[in-house]
Amino acid sequence: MKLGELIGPEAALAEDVAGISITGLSADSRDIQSGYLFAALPGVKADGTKFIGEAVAKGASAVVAPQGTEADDVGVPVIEVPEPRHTLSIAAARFFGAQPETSVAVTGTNGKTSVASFVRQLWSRRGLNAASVGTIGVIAPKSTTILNHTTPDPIELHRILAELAGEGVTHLAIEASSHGLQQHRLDGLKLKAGGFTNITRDHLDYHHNFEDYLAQKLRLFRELLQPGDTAVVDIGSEAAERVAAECIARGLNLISVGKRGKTLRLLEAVPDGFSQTLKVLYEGETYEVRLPLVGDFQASNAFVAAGLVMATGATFEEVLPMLAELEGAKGRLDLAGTTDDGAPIFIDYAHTPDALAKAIAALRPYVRHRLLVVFGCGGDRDRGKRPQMGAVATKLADQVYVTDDNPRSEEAADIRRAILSHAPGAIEIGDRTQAIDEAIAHLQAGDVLLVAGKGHETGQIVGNQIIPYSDHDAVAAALKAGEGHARG
Ligand SMILES: CC(=O)N[C@H]1[C@@H](OP(=O)(O)OP(=O)(O)OC[C@H]2O[C@@H](n3ccc(=O)[nH]c3=O)[C@H](O)[C@@H]2O)O[C@H](CO)[C@@H](O)[C@@H]1O[C@H](C)C(=O)N[C@@H](C)C(=O)N[C@H](CCC(=O)O)C(=O)O
Repeated sequence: MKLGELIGPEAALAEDVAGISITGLSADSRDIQSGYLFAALPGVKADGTKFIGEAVAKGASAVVAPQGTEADDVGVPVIEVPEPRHTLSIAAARFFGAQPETSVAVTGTNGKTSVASFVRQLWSRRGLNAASVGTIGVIAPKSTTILNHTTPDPIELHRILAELAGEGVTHLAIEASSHGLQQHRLDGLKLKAGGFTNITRDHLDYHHNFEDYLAQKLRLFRELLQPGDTAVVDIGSEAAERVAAECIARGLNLISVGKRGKTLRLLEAVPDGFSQTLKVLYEGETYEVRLPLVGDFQASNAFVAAGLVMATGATFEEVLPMLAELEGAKGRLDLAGTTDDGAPIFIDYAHTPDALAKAIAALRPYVRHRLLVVFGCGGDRDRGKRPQMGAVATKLADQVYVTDDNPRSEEAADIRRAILSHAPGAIEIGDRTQAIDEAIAHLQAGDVLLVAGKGHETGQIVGNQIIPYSDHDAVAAALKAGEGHARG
């Protein structure tokens, strides 16, 4: 493909430069091959402009770099652009060409994975060829692929989208993480609608403060969606109201959902076994549906998903009965097994104070005796949430086990200490498998156990290594040892 076709309309290129043939794209000098376009990105750890020489030596035919880059005469054009990550995303979209015709993105601190999964399920039930992309990977009718990121880097994303389109996928639901939005990973994706679940404390290690974090989430509605597209907003907080107001001001169609939603209002959610009956107000009429999932927040997620499916052509009457068929996403308040005494064990990805509080609250109605929680916090991530999660867990649960999550480069004991500083009465067991064993061994009839933090993950990151590990396997092994029954 010619350089002019990839970035020409945005960057003013001389004719000879526009005519350069590009055989591939990369933002990593180590991956450059002959004929590639190298995107020199200023990053968190390194400055990509420092690798321009190396990229050219490896065969790059052209370089995209931030304005003001002082590149020596490297022998290939260095094209300066205001935002190289944006340019790279647009170039990746053009290079790989095809993408599903109808795409929607969902952002928010919690619930993205469930909403993307629900949207895919609802579309599939409508007979559409649908896929989802996010934390639990790429889930498509013909394949499932694990990803490193929630929102993949643009080159990987567009390779995936072209493959999906080639497999006949017409509908795509993607998770838009705040990192992904801030780093312009989705700038080349053609979106029809965007969903907003909620926003609470997270990633304050990366985003400077809450306003910055919210502003990155808002990029979806401020920049990626265009007037006439639809925003589906769960009106659950003052921040969500601001999102909704901005969407209207920008000329987006608004579907507001949730307890304070105007389009789909959740009047009541009555727990019913491991399901709940939802009462919904829509255009002045009250409807009921039995959602086979636990927790108020799953009702909110289901409504955001319903709104996104309505934004892409379904009627409310079509979508409503389909909510009764939804399956939970892996590791999202997932019933992993029960002990011989009937005490259920749930696995959830909750790794923020708010998500932990919501997961515990969702399980409370099922507790006749005690609620036990096993959790830890990740290393190299927002440290401020550690004591908060300790406080939330000990306030809301009856017995807390503080264990390791993904310590990454940090000392695991230091992370546990920070949690324990605000977790009076919590039991410390660093080894996660052992913590789960202990908690399960102490379960009695009427108890409920929540294992929080890792959800679907299949590895524990310690230092630079990923050690094979899964909460599902740990629970299954502990139940087997105690002769309980693992499910699913
Ligand atoms: C903190 C962060 O988000 N970093 C992302 C960022 O990397 P970076 O630009 O900071 O990388 P860097 O190491 O500083 O290097 C700068 C540039 O120099 C290049 N380089 C570097 C070395 C070299 O020898 N040659 C070379 O060309 C690098 O390829 C890069 O382009 O841009 C990269 C390209 O887009 C991302 O892959 C990378 O994600 C890292 C791996 C990551 O872990 N990100 C996480 C935090 C993330 O994005 N998480 C969210 C979900 C969060 C959640 O909701 O839980 C996600 O969407 O997954």
